[in-house]
Amino acid sequence: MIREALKGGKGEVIKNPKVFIDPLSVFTDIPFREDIIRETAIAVRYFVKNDVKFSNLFLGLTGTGKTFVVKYIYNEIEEVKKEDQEYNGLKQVYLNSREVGGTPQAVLSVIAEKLTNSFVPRHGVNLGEYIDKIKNVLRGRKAIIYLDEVDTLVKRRGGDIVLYQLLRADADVSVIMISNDINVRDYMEPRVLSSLGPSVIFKPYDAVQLKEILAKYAEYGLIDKTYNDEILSYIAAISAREHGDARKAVNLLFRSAQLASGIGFIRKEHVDKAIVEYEQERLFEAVKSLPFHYKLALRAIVTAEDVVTAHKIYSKFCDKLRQKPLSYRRFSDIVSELDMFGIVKIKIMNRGRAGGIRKYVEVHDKEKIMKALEENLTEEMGYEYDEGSDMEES
Ligand SMILES: Nc1ncnc2c1ncn2[C@@H]1O[C@H](COP(=O)(O)OP(=O)(O)OP(=O)(O)O)[C@@H](O)[C@H]1O
Repeated sequence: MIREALKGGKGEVIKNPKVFIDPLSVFTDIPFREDIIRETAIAVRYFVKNDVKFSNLFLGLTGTGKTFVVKYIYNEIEEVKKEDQEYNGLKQVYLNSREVGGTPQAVLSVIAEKLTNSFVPRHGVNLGEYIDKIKNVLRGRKAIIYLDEVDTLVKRRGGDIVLYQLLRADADVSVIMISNDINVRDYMEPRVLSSLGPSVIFKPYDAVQLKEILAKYAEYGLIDKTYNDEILSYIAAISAREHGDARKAVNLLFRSAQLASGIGFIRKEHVDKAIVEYEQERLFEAVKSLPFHYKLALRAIVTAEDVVTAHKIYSKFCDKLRQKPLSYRRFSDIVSELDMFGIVKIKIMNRGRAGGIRKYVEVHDKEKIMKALEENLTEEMGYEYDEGSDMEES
């Protein structure tokens, strides 16, 4: 059994897993994003050869190819550097604002660090000094800075001003910013907006486009005749339903192929199982990333039917954990947010004149949510949670 798996013989479906894990190592072009890539390439050329700085804001929902396109452009520029002298001195810095901490301090220090190739302290340096460091290292050189998930920076106090300083700095810097919050401009001051270049919109892929994208992954990554057109259409249709998320589509195809491994053909039931697994993981991730009181609120909601009762249970949890409970009003807001995230479902019911209006909460995946919560809350509260483990009785 294990030998078959080790050798990858009969019934194998996946030809090259790298296609799914590191698609940029395989893709030589990016379907449906050709126009954006061409226009950006022209802006880069004007910048490098004609000293025309640019700044762009790439906007689009999750999985629409923004980071993919940016990394593709980055890699292509590195290749052109080897062929075209004028690109020689060009520096490129890519960073994800959220991953580095999201604060103006963190973002600027990482940019300075990457440009200077030397350690730059994260604290105790004022923002202006970072800008100076960046200007100094770029004397006579040009740089393109890619700021992914820039919305996390912009929403921090002073975050948009940092952008302004960067864009206005007396240095040859061009910037490409990426955001999946399409309203990110609303968080910027007018002077910042006016120094910002145009927004480039990444439209969600439709089912036909997703199918074509999937066909590429299948062609590069799967063994011939282990899949058919219907399977690709099925995955594309499911992924287009939410908002044309290519990440989801590619992930579902890869999972389905793994489930079909040894069987030799991807069937609809593999895809259905892949969807369940995918949704479970997403739910788990969503619960995991909730702030502490949201988790406590969710834990209470799972055992209650309406928001008033849930708040009482939540307050008891807080007492046991020696935490100050949030007011009913704030709690109710949290429930609404959880509804927005798709974790719970609020139902307003009018119970006649005497009963008034009541806010009920439905939780579909109670067991899965409980499992995710238990792992998380135990981690966050350690001993205290054990002490309060009679939460069930409340
Ligand atoms: N046009 C495309 N062709 C091939 N694969 C694509 C395409 N667009 C997206 N993908 C796939 O989808 C994945 C997710 O895309 P990407 O990381 O660019 O999303 P994003 O728009 O940056 O979203 P997020 O804001 O959530 O990071 C990519 O890693 C790639 O596998």
